[in-house]
Amino acid sequence: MTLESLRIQIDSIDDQLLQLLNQRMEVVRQVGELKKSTKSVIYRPEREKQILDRLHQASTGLLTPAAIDAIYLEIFAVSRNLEMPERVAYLGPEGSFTHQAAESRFGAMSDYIALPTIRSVFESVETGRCRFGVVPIENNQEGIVNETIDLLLEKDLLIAAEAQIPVHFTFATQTDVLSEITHIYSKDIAFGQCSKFLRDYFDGLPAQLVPVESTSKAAKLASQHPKAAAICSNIASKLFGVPVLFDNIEDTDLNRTRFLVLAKDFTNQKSGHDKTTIIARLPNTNKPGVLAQFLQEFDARHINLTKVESRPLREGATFRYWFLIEFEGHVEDPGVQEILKHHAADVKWLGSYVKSLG
Ligand SMILES: C=C(O[C@@H]1C=C(C(=O)O)C=C[C@H]1O)C(=O)O
Repeated sequence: MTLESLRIQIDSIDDQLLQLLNQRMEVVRQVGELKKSTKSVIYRPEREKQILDRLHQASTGLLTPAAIDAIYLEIFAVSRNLEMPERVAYLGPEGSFTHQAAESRFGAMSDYIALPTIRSVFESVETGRCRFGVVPIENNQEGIVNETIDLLLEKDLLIAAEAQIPVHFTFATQTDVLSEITHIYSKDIAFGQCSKFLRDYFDGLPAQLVPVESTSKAAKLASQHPKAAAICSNIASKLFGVPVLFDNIEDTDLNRTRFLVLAKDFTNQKSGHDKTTIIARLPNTNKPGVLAQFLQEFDARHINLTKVESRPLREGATFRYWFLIEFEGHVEDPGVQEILKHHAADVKWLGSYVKSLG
């Protein structure tokens, strides 16, 4: 076999793939028309999950499930844009971890806009300027993002999907002589999350740690100063063209951040691997046992709670709370229906969506 003859085979397979992809797009276009006539939603994460699961099972060749996901994510993104372009807002700047999370859901081909604050992402979806908004909700080392939780109570948005991504930091710089580096830029919490690396490589060296608003800003600064470095995401170092000297410099490789995809009106059909988020403003939470009794209702129906987060109600000079509660299951499950009916006045459903496995 010569290289040339192998490449002839590849070209012929690509022709077939292209033809099949165009055929797929023709069917997708028809789905789009059907959805328009019935005013149904374009993005159906539970259907995409079903397709991926089926393909993982069906695949007998060299492609791993992760490779299948990566390829199909872009096919889905192109398909959805063909049905109807839907703009996705995310907490910027470009190159942020939220950008990375948004791409992990919507692919590289979607129509994105980076917004400066979590509130502005909520508002862009609320006003209809964007169809979806991606914001961080929690990091497994740093805890919850209070601003996101509070806006879930304040605004009338729903959760369409979640994404979990591992947080890897890279050390990007134009020089490869560590003792020449004068400044290391990053976000303050990133310094904390890479403390072991900084100790091992920079103890006794002159580099100063300079906190800036975002890891993307850090990458930009490192691109402008030959003796500066940035601790940033991989996507940011690529975006600003700063060479990566070390990858995965975080203290723990278990560092993960969870993000929510917000939408104004959205319902997912049941996938069998769902999670539901609700807000509970229970009356008399200062009376003993009110929260415990409420949570007991989930236990009694064998519903597995995955999160109970309390936030101050900020009503006068009292210590009263509301709760963000997450559990396994879908809003259509009979047990969930019972609880929601029973507490119709105190509970707001925020969404049932496919559970992210990370
Ligand atoms: C084509 C559809 O719309 C979107 C695109 C999909 C696809 O490319 O297969 C799957 C689900 C939706 O997000 C559909 O709902 O079937």
